[in-house]
Amino acid sequence: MKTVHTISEVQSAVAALKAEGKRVGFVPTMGNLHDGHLTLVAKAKELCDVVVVSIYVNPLQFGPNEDYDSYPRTMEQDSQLLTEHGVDILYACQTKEIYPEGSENHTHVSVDILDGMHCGKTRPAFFTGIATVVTKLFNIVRPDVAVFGEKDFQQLTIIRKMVRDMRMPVEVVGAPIAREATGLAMSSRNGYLTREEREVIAPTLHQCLLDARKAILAGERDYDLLRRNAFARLAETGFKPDYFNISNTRTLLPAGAEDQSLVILAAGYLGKARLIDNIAFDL
Ligand SMILES: Nc1ncnc2c1ncn2[C@@H]1O[C@H](COP(=O)(O)OP(=O)(O)OP(=O)(O)O)[C@@H](O)[C@H]1O
Ligand SMILES: CC(C)(CO)[C@@H](O)C(=O)[O-]
Ligand code: BAL
Repeated sequence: MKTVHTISEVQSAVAALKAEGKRVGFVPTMGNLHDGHLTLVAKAKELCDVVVVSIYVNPLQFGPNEDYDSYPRTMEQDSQLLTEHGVDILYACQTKEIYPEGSENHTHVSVDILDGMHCGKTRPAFFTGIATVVTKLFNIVRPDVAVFGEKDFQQLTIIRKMVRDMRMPVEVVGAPIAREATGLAMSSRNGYLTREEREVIAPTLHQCLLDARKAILAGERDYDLLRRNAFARLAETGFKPDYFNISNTRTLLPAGAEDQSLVILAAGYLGKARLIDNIAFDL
């Protein structure tokens, strides 16, 4: 695996591969890699000839009281994992090149219509930070295909719309959520949890999604009742619930009885972590 740190290095490495007729897959990450990330790498390898992974803890998507400083940075371990999994290029981005005049002075990209709900309500600058850095990474790497996880369902929906609206020349592919044996969605932030939080309490988030889906498939249409029940159960288990929303899969707006394609999106605080999860299904 070739590791590069600068825009010009990654651009010339990708250009050389494209000149050989290779189809380039791209997996943007914030590092501290786990099996969830590796399923995205496997998907990119399946669809493309070569795979580029970026690692960058993007300051623009963190709020002032969030975990930007403490976010786990494990470059050496990540680099070894990516080598073992057959990645061709690791692009370790540098803030001085991504935001040369400071992140606040950079042009911002936002997908307003999908932004002010779910995670965007609690983290107001979050999706603008993501859309901005993903646009920039696409322009730098110029992949044929980019793979994102369905765990960040709202992020994936926003990126798909941005690419469609702006006619960005990249195919966006989603990869299913990788879970621990308990059902907990894998996440770098699971590392903030104590053993008891991780093994006993955290899986309740996924359990609440499964139970709400079961009730809906059995005919329940009082979505507000399901939301209140999940909030109560999460709070009782030790979470501070953030949201539990039953939405239309495409618009992410609250689902009505007529909606056939649903996604239940949930987030909650547990100990030092904020965890998210979702489940999408058709009626
Ligand atoms: N469990 C998972 N299953 C599938 N994809 C995942 C999973 N976890 C993360 N991803 C995807 O990996 C990509 C990079 O995500 P990121 O580096 O932020 O990891 P993360 O574990 O989600 O971190 P965090 O805990 O900060 O949310 C994103 O497209 C994200 O959706
Ligand atoms: C897409 C992304 C790499 C942009 O910083 C990040 O939001 C993530 O890791 O999901
Ligand atoms: N996986 C989404 C990135 C974040 O929470 O900042």
